[in-house]
Amino acid sequence: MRRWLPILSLLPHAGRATVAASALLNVVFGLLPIAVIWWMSLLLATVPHAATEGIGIALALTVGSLALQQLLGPFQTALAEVISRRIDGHCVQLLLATSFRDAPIATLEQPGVLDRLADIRSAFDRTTASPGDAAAATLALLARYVQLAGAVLLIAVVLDPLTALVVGATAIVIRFGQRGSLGRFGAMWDGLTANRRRLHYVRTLATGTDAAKEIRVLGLRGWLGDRLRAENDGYLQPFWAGRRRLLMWPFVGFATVGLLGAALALAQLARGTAAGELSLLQFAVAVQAVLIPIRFGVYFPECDVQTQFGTRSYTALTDFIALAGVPDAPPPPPRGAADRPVLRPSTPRFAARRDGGGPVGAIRFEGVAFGYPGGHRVFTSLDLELPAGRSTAIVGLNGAGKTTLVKLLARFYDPDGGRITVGGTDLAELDPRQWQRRLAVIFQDFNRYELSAAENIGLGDTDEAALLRAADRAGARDVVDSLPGGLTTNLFSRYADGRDLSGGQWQRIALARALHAVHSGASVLILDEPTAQLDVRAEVEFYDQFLTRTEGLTSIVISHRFSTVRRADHIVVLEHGTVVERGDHDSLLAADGRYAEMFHLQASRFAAVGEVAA
Ligand SMILES: Nc1ncnc2c1ncn2[C@@H]1O[C@H](COP(=O)(O)OP(=O)(O)OP(=O)(O)O)[C@@H](O)[C@H]1O
Repeated sequence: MRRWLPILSLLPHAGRATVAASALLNVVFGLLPIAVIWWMSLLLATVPHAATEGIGIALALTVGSLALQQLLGPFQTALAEVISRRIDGHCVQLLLATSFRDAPIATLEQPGVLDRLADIRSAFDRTTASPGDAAAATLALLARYVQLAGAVLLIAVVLDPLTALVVGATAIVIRFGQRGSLGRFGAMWDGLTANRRRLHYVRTLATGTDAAKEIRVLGLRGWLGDRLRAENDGYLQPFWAGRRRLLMWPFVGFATVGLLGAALALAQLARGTAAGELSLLQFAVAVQAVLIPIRFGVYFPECDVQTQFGTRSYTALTDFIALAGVPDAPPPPPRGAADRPVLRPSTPRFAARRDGGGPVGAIRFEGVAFGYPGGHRVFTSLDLELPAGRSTAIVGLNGAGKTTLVKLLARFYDPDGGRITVGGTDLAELDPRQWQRRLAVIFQDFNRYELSAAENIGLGDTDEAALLRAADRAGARDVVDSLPGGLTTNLFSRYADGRDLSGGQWQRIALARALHAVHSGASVLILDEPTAQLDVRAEVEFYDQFLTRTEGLTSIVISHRFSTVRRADHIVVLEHGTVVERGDHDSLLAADGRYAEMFHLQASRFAAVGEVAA
């Protein structure tokens, strides 16, 4: 019941008239088999008396009831589909509302939350039952219960009330017993979510295109095949064992109870017939009616899986909403999926910045402490100043905490201790969304949207001149110009007329996105490894222009390339979460510390390569 009530509360989202029509149809569907039993029995009862007139009517009503059943079947299915689709649409909106309300990144990284999310996604991908399926199937259950009530009533009328009671009670006991088994099976299935998620991942790896190149070149087929078998066994063996334990043996037990109930009713029927207490009509009705409650204990293909797993999908959704810390708010209005021209006049992602921009003051990390949930401490007491209107480069070995620093600055996470201030204001006091709108960030693992070049740069902004200007500044203009449809070209060749870009070309597009954000009003530009995939000439060109074009802007560049770093106004060396050196390139070289050591190491490698080439 704990799972059913929320599902029932979803029904109004399918439209009251539709739900009422479906409920009515299901009641009719429950009554029709009872009518067939009655007319069919009447038909049989009239045969010995050769009452032709009676036969005609009974025959017509039997055939009519059967025909009505056939006729209404598609309507019942269609209404169930409409209900399911509407309710799922509502649930998708709830999911989107949760995601769009900025569930904390730390929450979205928790395995439990990811498991719940995987379950909801598989419901919406139709690999398991969805909340909408559960709601529609609940209405379909009406037909079954109406049919049971009708059959019990018939038995009570033609046989005797006690037998009807026994048969009805047997049916309910079996039914609830079976549902209980199915519930325990569902709980076991829930417990296998993590196994399922891993299996799904390995299966996608083996059959998808993302890892196809590495699998071929590195000869990973054998390893991947073994891994897939292991994951399959890890999921399917407990699944099958659970199914046998929770479904098969209880079914045998309940079937025995059902047979006993049926045997009792049939014995009563035989006794009544032998004693001459029953007419042919009564006999025919009773024989058929007894079968309905007996069959009631059996699995219902149109309801059981749908209700069992659909209710669980909805619980996964509500759990996700609760875990993501977002209230169950009214969803945003649905939007048509069809209206997606390549340069659509939608809300530009950066539009709000045009008014809301302006410089920010110096950014200060004051005794900042931070560790990822379940991980080690990245910062214990970080003190750092990023001067306003200047460029700061951050260097350090892998894992020093450079990206984490940016994540804290972008308020994806909050520090466990200390504070970050912007122009003297504690970042914690600012609305994260408002603050994030002041930032233009390109992460190391920036997104490659399977969309047009324009959308990859402007994310909804259709101002073509501004997009081309951003492409120009990022050195991406030649990339855009080489595309067959210019800005409107889809940047994935897996779409018709799409084109694939090289890693460096993608990086330039991502840079154009950041510079477009700056043009649209962002005040802090953060580039995490912005030139890692650029060739040497593109890197030189980018930096030649970068400093003049971002003059007066607070910019932060994280890079392992010293050719990139050396041009910054201010360089910070981070080691094990602390600033070990700071200054400009020349002063840091003169200090002959960590920076100088790393710089010379890289320079000597280039020199060595140069000697080899020479
Ligand atoms: N989401 C996360 N959950 C747990 N630990 C993390 C997470 N992201 C990073 N870490 C850990 O935090 C530490 C700092 O990582 P960070 O990505 O900030 O380093 P970095 O200096 O940017 O390294 P790189 O130069 O390799 O990009 C590392 O030890 C890393 O393993």
